[in-house]
Amino acid sequence: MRKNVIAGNWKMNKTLSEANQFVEEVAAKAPSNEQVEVIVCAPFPFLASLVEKAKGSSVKIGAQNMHYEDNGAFTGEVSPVMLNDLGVTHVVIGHSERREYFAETSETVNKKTHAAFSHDLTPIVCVGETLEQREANETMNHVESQVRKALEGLSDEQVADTIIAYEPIWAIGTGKTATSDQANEVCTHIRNVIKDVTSNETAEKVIIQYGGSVKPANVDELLAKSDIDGALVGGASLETASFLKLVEAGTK
Ligand SMILES: O=C[C@H](O)COP(=O)(O)O
Repeated sequence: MRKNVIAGNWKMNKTLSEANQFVEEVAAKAPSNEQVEVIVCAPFPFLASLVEKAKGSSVKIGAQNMHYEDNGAFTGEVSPVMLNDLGVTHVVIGHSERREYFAETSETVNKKTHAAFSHDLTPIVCVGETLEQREANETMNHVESQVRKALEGLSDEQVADTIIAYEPIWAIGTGKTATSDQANEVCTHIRNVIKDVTSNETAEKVIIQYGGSVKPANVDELLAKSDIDGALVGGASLETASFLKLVEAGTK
């Protein structure tokens, strides 16, 4: 049975002291349960401090983006070497906000996914369709092409260790959640694509999260679905109370 991975993505929110307080509390209260993995993806300036705060607990710290080069003249960027050196374990790659506002493409997502594995970071690769694409019945083709490109050139072992987050763009921060059936339908398609790229055995190991207005009120229904193995959470990850409820749901 696959575990549930509950990852908070704070986006551009919180101050350092708020961030520290949050992780201290979650580290103290999050259950040490093999069925759930807890990750907090925080802004770059907080990462070093949060890794310290999370030490000795089951909470892992992730970044929200990175460059694919190890170092060089890329003003303002952060490299996988730097993240790994800090003790960061996960990195969100290709979030729709990065694709929309910061020119992230499927090519750079693929380069970053390779770079993550080169530096012992687990990539959380985000895919998902716009409302226009859903209404034009293009969801499956669009998501399939994003998944295929993201995984290009990875070994089967690396694919098995990749986390995919299916996030329909129309459900992000809008309060509109995909129904659990809609979400699972796409997650099942993603797993079938991975089967085609690798093997049944590998695809069965891949964690596929759903993201988009996940909250305590809808998380149980989503996690109960056959191909949904956790959640990538924005808004509801900003308060410890709601985040801990999501984590608790992941233990079942
Ligand atoms: O990365 C998280 C997603 O963008 C979902 O955000 P949300 O839970 O605020 O809808």
